[in-house]
Amino acid sequence: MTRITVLGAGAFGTALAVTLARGGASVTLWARNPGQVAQMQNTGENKARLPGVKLPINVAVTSEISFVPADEPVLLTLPMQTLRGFLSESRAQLDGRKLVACCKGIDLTTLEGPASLIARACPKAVPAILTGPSFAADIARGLPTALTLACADDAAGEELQRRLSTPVLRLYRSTDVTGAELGGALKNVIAIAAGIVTGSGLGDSARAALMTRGYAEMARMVTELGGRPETLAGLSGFGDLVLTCTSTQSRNFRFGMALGRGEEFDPSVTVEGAATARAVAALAGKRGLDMPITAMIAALLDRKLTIAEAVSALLSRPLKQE
Ligand SMILES: NC(=O)C1=CN([C@@H]2O[C@H](COP(=O)(O)OP(=O)(O)OC[C@H]3O[C@@H](n4cnc5c(N)ncnc54)[C@H](OP(=O)(O)O)[C@@H]3O)[C@@H](O)[C@H]2O)C=CC1
Ligand SMILES: O=C(CO)COP(=O)(O)O
Repeated sequence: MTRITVLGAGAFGTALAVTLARGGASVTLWARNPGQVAQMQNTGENKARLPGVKLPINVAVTSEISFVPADEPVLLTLPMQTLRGFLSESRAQLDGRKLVACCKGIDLTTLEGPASLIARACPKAVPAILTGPSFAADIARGLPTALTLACADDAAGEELQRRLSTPVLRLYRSTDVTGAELGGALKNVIAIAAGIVTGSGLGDSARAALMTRGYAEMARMVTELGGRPETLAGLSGFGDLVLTCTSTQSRNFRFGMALGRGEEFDPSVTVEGAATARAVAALAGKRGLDMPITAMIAALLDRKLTIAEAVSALLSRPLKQE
C-alpha cells in the first residue's frame, strides 16, 4: 500500500489527504498546531479549513514530523510564502525524499518557485510539482479533477504519477518543472486582475481580453526562465487560468472582486497572487520583461495607483501587433 505524507492541513492538504486515502493510500496529515490536530482527531474533520468533510480512517493526523518514510511521496501543501522557512526548519526530516510542492507562487525574498527552494534546502531530494485546476472543495466532494505532475526526473515522475492518481484524480506527467510551477503562480495574479475587472463592472469582454493578454505575459516569463510554452497551454497554465479567472470559488478572484468594489477582504484568507504579483513584478523588472498587467496589480496592491489609473494606463499603451 502506498504511504503518503501531507505536510500542511489547510483546505488543499486536507482535500488531497482525503482523496488519496479514499483511493486506498495510507496517509499521514501533518498540521503545525497541536490544538487543531486534537480537534481533527476528536471530530474526524478539519473544521477550521475544510468543514463538512469526514477524514477516512486511513488518514492519521499528527503535529510531529519525526519520521517521514524515505521512499514514499511527501506533499508540501503550505502557503508559498511559508515554504522556504518550513524547508529550512525541517530539512533533516525531508532531505532525500520525493517532495511534491502543491503550493502556487513565487517566493518574495528569493524570487524563486517551490522547486528551486526545495533543491536549495534539500539537495538530495527529488523535487516535483503538483498543480492545475482544482478547488479543494471539489476534490473533497470526489468530483473528477485533472492535474499536472511535473518532475525533471521522468522515472521518478512516472512513479509519483502512479502513486498519486486515483479514479477521480487524474494526473498528467511533465518534465517541465519551470513551466508547470510558473503557470500555477502567475495565473493567480491574473485572477486578481480578472476579479478587479468583474468587481468594478468593466464587463465580460474586458475580462476575456485581460485573461488573453495575461496569458501572453505569462508566456513571456515562462520562455524567459526556460519553461516550455506548451506546458503553459496545458492544465497548469491555461486550465488553471480559466478556472481561477471565472469562478467565485477562487480566493484570488474574490479578493480582486472586493478590490474592484472598494470592499474589505478578510486578511486571514490565503491569497497567493498578492505576494506573487510583487515577486513577479520585481523579477520582470530585473529581466527587462514587459508584464504590464502584473506590474499594475503590484502597483495597485502597494496603493501606488488607483483602479481607474491602472485601466487607463493599460488602455493607453502604444498600439502593437498581437
Ligand atoms: N484551496 C485550494 O482550493 C487550493 C490551494 N492550492 C494551493 O495550496 C497552498 C495552500 O493553500 P490552502 O490549503 O488553500 O491554504 P489554507 O489557507 O486553507 O491553509 C493554510 C494552511 O497552512 C498552514 N500554515 C500557514 N503557515 C504555516 C507555517 N509557517 N508552517 C506550517 N503551516 C503553516 C496553516 O496552518 P494554521 O491554520 O496553523 O495557520 C493552514 O493549515 C497554496 O499555495 C494554494 O495556492 C492549490 C490548489 C487548490
Ligand atoms: O489554485 C486554485 C485552483 O486551481 C485555488 O485558487 P484560489 O487560491 O484562488 O482559491
